[in-house]
Amino acid sequence: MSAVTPRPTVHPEYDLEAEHLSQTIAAMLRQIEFWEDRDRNAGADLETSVTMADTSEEHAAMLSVHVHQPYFGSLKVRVGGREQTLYIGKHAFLDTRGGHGVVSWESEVGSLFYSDVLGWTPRRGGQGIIKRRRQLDVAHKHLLRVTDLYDDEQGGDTGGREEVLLRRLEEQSTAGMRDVVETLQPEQNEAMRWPAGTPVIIQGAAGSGKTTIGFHRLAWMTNRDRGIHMARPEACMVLMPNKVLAAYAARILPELELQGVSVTTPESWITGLLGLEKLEVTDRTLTLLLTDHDNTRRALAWRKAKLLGDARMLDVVRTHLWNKFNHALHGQSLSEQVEVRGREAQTFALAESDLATLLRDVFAADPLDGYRTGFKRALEAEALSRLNVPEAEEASVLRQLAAPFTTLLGRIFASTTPVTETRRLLSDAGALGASGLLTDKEIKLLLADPLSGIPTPRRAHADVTELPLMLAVQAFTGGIGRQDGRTLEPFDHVVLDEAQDYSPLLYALLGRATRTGHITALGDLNQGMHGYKGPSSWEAVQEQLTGAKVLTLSRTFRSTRQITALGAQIASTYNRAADVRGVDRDGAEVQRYSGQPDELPLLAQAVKDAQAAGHQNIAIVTRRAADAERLSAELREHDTDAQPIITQEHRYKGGLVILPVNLAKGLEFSAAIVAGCNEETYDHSTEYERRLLYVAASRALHWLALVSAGELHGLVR
Ligand SMILES: Nc1ncnc2c1ncn2[C@@H]1O[C@H](COP(=O)(O)OP(=O)(O)OP(=O)(O)O)[C@@H](O)[C@H]1O
Repeated sequence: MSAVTPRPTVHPEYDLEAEHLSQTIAAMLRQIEFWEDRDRNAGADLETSVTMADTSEEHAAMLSVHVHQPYFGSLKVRVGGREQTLYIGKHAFLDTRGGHGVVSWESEVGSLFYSDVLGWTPRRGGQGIIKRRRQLDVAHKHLLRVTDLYDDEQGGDTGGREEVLLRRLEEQSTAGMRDVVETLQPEQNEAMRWPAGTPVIIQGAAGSGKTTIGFHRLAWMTNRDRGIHMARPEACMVLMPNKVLAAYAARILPELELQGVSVTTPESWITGLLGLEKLEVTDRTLTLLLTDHDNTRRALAWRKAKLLGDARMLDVVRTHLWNKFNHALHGQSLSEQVEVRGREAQTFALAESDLATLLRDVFAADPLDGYRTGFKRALEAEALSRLNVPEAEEASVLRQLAAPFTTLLGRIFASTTPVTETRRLLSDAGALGASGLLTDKEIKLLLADPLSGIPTPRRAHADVTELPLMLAVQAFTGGIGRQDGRTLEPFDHVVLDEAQDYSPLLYALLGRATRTGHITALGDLNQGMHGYKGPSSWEAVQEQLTGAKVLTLSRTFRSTRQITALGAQIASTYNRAADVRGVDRDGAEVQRYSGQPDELPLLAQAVKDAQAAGHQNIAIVTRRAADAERLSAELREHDTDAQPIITQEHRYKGGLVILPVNLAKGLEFSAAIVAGCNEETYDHSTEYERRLLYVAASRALHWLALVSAGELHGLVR
């Protein structure tokens, strides 16, 4: 464990601050009592009283969570010659009776606590000057410590920000992602508050806080101060690479008051929209890249996967559907008798040419809820207008036309399901060429099948490289967005984690599913494991998200100096930008266990040593799920009970676990043990394998062990 921190000297203003804290707590409790007092919430009538009481109770419940820690910092400012101290907390509190209010961290003034600026222009005008920034560690209603971060009377920067950060980073890991509201760093603060309505791509090395900052940006977006850009939590979505990580990350939501956000994976979201939750999603390109030694075939598979995710495919799909629906219109017409009260029976008739015009208009309008619904709306509007139906009769007329309209819609749209239509398109040279967007060479590439040697599952399945195309068909025909009852709405805001693994086509579709400017993408092009699925550069993403800004987080926070250095050693073999700036935090040396015939006693010993060093959340990371399953059983013989996490349905609940590296990505533990840390397990000559070794070796906050029965991997020996 890290060196013992020296006992802090008591700050000269500790007593003053302790007094302020107890008065703030008293003021909050008074307010809560006031809200909870039903007699005071009596309105003019019963209904008003009930509404008032409900709202008050809600306020009381929201505030009571924060009484044990009303704030974590303060700002002394001078505005127009007047000095004032503002206390910054996770929840705003307006003290109507005294000077014990709290400003929310999400507010504009709250931002000044995190940044390095020394002056600002308050909304009311004039000039504001920052005199002091002060961290106040409070827990269980008790003031633990006062640390000045900046104080113009002490000559400016005190180095306190780094001190507070280091203390926080030395804490043990937990079973979920944590908020960093108290120690947001200036660069992170800026990324988090990049103007609402602008899409951002946050690029940062492993452990730079991308995922954490993405959630904080979402919380900031849901604050009322965002005005027209405010997002409702229940109308937001976060996409994470796997379900284990999604559940781990979702634990941050209550702390950030983000109840109702949907945190899922792209595959679950897409198959859910297609109504095919049971569809098995394969990644056969990856299997081929890892198992096939034929370089020509590998290159072909890579190029084909890239092309399937090319943004031009959106218009290839659109043109294909346009031709298909127009073809289906041939010979179709409509002629129906309609009764309108008080009139003679009328005929509503549409010739094939009328239908074609309507279809053209629908394609031009490109409705969010899809062409089928759009065409139905167009038919209904045409009927009401041609028959000149009075408003009171509209419902009756539409009821009479419902059945013939459904039949007609069926004839035009019914045979188009996303899965079959995508496969039909991908096997038809003519259809692929119809848009004129693809070259002959590209069409040939799409028709080739480099994956034919890779087995497919028996169950209904789709490959991850086909999914965006299927989603495109769905978007055009059935619509795309957030299901709200029976209607589709755009998401208020969407956050994407591991954004380097999303194809440009998927970006184009997500852009369609979300309010303009409301995508936050978090990623690291250097950590890409699946280049064949992702964009070649952030520019390719910017082309899909108009006005998107790329922001870079340059500092990493997760691990000790020793662990960060080991990771950099592995990453330097494939990544020219491996030279990242870490927080210089000292910790234990990396432990190495090797040179015995059997790995099991070595693993058991490593677990014991990690526990003896004071760690509880410990992970043994294996290369494959099958290794984790086997070792978990065998380790019991060695008195070591490691909970296996081997499928996406398992959840990480803390303690000692054993899991494969693909499910460990994004998770972090106080201590990590890399099992099978040798070249038979992680092939030295394969870049993908070295990247996996990096992921495994970068999961620990404080303590890392490398274990191999034989010799350790050359990169870490
Ligand atoms: N400002 C901060 N104060 C304290 N801890 C921080 C801060 N920023 C990041 N961290 C911590 O650093 C660790 C890494 O954060 P996070 O997982 O969000 O990084 P990431 O960039 O998404 O990493 P990866 O690319 O590996 O998924 C977490 O433990 C997080 O709490």
